[in-house]
Amino acid sequence: MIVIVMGVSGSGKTTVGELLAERLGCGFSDADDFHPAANVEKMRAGIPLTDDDRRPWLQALRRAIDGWQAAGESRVIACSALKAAYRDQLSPHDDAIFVFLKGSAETIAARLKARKGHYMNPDLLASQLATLEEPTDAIAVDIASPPAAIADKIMARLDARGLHSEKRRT
Ligand SMILES: Nc1ncnc2c1ncn2[C@@H]1O[C@H](COP(=O)(O)OP(=O)(O)OP(=O)(O)O)[C@@H](O)[C@H]1O
Ligand SMILES: O=C(O)[C@H](O)[C@@H](O)[C@H](O)[C@H](O)CO
Repeated sequence: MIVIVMGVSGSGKTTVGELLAERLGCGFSDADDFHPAANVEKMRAGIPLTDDDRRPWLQALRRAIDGWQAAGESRVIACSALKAAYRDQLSPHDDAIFVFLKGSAETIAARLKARKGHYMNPDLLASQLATLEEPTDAIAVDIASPPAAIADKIMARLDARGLHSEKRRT
């Protein structure tokens, strides 16, 4: 099972994704680590990425997904996946489950402002929100609650879809 935790920068993808992977008993990967250096420098400088910037990044991620699937491994991935076309690139055969972390601009801006040691320039939030095309078929969860409560909610929604982890089955 491939689960992609998506949403704008600061919505909590890494925080919630790591907890979710723990609960599912599988590995976790952060799409942030797949960006070419030029993309990271752009974001650090507060310049929004373009479709062309994101293409090789999404391709690299998809290759990684192919690898996990070939190895029969489940994985939780944190990836903004802001546009429907990006989600199609990541999951061309609808073989990934998307979890959408949804919250107000105010909540996210405050969290980004408080976050330390990350390359992402908080000024990019407006462009992230403008680029976001909200998914209609994802597991959408509100980010107002603490991370553990959000992870619990996602687990319940996965269960409701009949998707149980190996860990919980044994
Ligand atoms: N549910 C939550 N409640 C309170 N704080 C949170 C919650 N989720 C995340 N945070 C905090 O908000 C900040 C942003 O979270 P995180 O880095 O996980 O977001 P992200 O979506 O992965 O961001 P990016 O896409 O920029 O990497 C972090 O400092 C994190 O500790
Ligand atoms: O599509 C994008 O604009 C990027 O992926 C960003 O969202 C960052 O990677 C990340 O969210 C910031 O750390």
